[in-house]
Amino acid sequence: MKLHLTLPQSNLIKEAVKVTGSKSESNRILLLQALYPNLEIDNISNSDDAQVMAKGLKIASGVVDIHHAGTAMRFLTAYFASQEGKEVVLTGSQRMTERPIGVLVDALNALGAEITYEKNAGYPPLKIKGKKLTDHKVSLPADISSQYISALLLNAAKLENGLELALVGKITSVPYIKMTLALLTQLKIENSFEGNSIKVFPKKEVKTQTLVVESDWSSASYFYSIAALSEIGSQITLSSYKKNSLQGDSVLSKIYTSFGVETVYQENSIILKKIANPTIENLEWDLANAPDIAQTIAVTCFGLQMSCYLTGLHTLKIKETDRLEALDVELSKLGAAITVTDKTLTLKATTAIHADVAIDTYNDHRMAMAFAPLALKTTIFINNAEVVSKSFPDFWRDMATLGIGVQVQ
Ligand SMILES: O=C(O)C1=C[C@@H](OP(=O)(O)O)[C@@H](O)[C@H](O)C1
Ligand SMILES: C=C(OP(=O)(O)O)C(=O)O
Repeated sequence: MKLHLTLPQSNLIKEAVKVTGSKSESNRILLLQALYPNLEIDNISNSDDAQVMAKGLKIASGVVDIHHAGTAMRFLTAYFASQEGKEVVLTGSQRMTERPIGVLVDALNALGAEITYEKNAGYPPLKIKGKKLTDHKVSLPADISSQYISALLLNAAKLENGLELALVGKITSVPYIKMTLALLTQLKIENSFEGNSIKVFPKKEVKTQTLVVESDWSSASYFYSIAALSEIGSQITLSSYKKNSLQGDSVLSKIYTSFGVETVYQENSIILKKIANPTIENLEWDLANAPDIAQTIAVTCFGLQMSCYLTGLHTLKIKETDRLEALDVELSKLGAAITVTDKTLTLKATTAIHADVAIDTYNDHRMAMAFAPLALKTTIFINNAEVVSKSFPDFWRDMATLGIGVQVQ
C-alpha cells in the first residue's frame, strides 16, 4: 500500500489519541503469563509482534513462525529451551534469519539447553528441544542486544536454581533490562542488578493479579515529531501514559524540550504542547539507551532544518533493517546532507525539503512512521505503508484523526 500524505488543512485537530499498549511490556507480560497462568493483562498491545508472541506461546511442537518480531524470537528461544516436553523449530521472516541470536543460544546451551541451528550458525531458524535447566550461572556479551538478557531473565524465576548472569562489555539498551527486572519485582520475584551482575531468584507461584501495560512510548515519538513540526500553539493529547514509566523511550519528553515541545502529565494522559521554536541549533544525543527513537529524532531534526549528531546507534544495523543505511538513503532523497557510520549519524542543517518524494520502508515500521510527520512540511509518499502494523496498526487512522491527509495511491 502506497500512501500520499498531505499537509493538514489548518492547525492540527485537537482530538485525543489512545495509543496501543507498549509492545515491549506486552511481550514480557505475555511470557510471564505463560509461566504464571493466574496473571491477567490490561491494555495489551494490538501489534503484530504481540499477536505472534501470544500465538507462539500456545504452540508445543512443530514450527513457530514469529515473522519480524525480534523480542518474540529472543524471548521464545529462552522459553522453549526451558520447557520440558516441548520441541519446536523457531523461525521468522527472511530478515529474522539475518538477525544474530548466537549470544543467546550459547548462553542457553551453556546452561544445559539443547538448541541447534537449522541453517546458518548464529542465526534463526533454531531447533529447540525443551529441557529442565538446572545450571544457574552464565556469562554473555551485553553490547549487541539487551533482548538476549531479558529473554534469560524473564524465564529465570521458573528455573530450579534461579539465574545469575555476568554481563561482558558495555551494556546496551539498559532501560529494557530494567523494565524486565521491574516487572519481576511487581510479581515479587526477588532480583538484583549490580555492576555487571544480575541475579534472579526462583519463584514457583505468584499472586493472582492484573498487570496494566502502559501505552507505547516509541509510538508516542511520532506524535512528538508532529508536535515539533507544527505551529506554535498546537497540542496533541495521548493516553494512557504515566510519569514514572518503565519504558526508556519516555526520555522523549526531555529530548523534545529542545524542539520547543513541552509535555504536560495529566491524569493518565500526556499533552504535547508546541510552545516555542527550537531552543538549540544542533542536537547532540547518545541514544544507546533508546535506539528505537533514533529514526524519529533524525527526521524531526531534518524537518526543523536543524543539524544533529546522534551517537550510540551501534544496534541499529541489526534491527528490522539496517536503519542507518535506510536513513541515509531516504533522507538524502529529501535533500538532506547526512553522513552515517556504523554507530553515529550526522545531519547538516538543510535549506530545502524536496516535495513528493516516495519513501521506501524496508519492512521497517519505524521507517514509515518516522517519515510521516514530514507531511507538516511537504507532501510525501510512503511505500508499503502497511508495515506499521508491526507495532502500531492504527497509526494511519490516528494520523488522519489529527487532520493529516492520508490517501491510498
Ligand atoms: O527488549 C525489548 O523490548 C527491546 C529492546 C531493544 O532491542 P536491543 O536491546 O536489541 O537494542 C529495542 O530496540 C526493541 O525494540 C525492544
Ligand atoms: C527493534 C525493534 O523491534 P524488534 O527488535 O523486537 O524486532 C523495534 O520495534 O524498533
